[in-house]
Amino acid sequence: MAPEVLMELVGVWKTYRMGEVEVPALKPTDLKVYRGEILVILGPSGSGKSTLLNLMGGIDQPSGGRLLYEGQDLSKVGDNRLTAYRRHHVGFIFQFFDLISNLTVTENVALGAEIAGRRGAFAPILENLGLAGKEGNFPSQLSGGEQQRVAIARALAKEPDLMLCDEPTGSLDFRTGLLVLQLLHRASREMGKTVVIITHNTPIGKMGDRVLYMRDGVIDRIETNESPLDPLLISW
Ligand SMILES: Nc1ncnc2c1ncn2[C@@H]1O[C@H](COP(=O)(O)OP(=O)(O)OP(=O)(O)O)[C@@H](O)[C@H]1O
Repeated sequence: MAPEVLMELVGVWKTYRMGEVEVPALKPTDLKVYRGEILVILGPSGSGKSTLLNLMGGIDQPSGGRLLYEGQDLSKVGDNRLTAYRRHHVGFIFQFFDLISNLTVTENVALGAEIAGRRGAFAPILENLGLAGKEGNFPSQLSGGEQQRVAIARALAKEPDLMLCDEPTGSLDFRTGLLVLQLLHRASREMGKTVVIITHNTPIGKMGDRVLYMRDGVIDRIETNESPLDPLLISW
């Protein structure tokens, strides 16, 4: 069966203006992202990885080109529709997380789910992330790694179709990073979620169905993994 296209970029480009200077962060780019796949994005610092991810997530608007999500052109919709897209379809996992300081762990995660209109139980998610027993803590009563895991739980509790992860293991120790990758792996394999991961850790590419290499604002190449690995079999 042919893979289903979830998102398609057609000639999408992004230039940032810094005073007089224009920075071509992403040159015209074509890309198809398939439903349920794990797509790992690698490339040197400044090559346009985050720009690409932010455009996919509707955090930023392209300077030109068409960005189709389930066939709908996001580059043409207004702010309200873009906010609705982010709210209902996208889960973001960033290295820097913004938990709400006067809400507990459970409340922060519940907020993520409620905003997206989800009512699923998230106790298993917290347990999976090693946060059982911390449900009533406020962010200031957690370590950095624990706060990162709460942010991940919040993204997972939304049950988004598309999970966009920028250095999801960046600030975590190896064991916790592995837990996160296992959850993302399961989200793809068991729940059919589409997972896009930016990383500087090349070995993480082995868990991807495809690995996309960025260079100077262009996609240098895309490699398909015939046998993507379970994160348990990867070390970095
Ligand atoms: N908001 C912005 N304003 C101006 N320039 C920007 C902005 N965001 C990114 N850039 C520039 O666009 C280029 C691509 O940046 P981007 O963050 O996409 O790279 P990256 O591959 O994700 O890098 P890193 O691995 O360091 O996170 C860089 O030259 C960067 O300086």
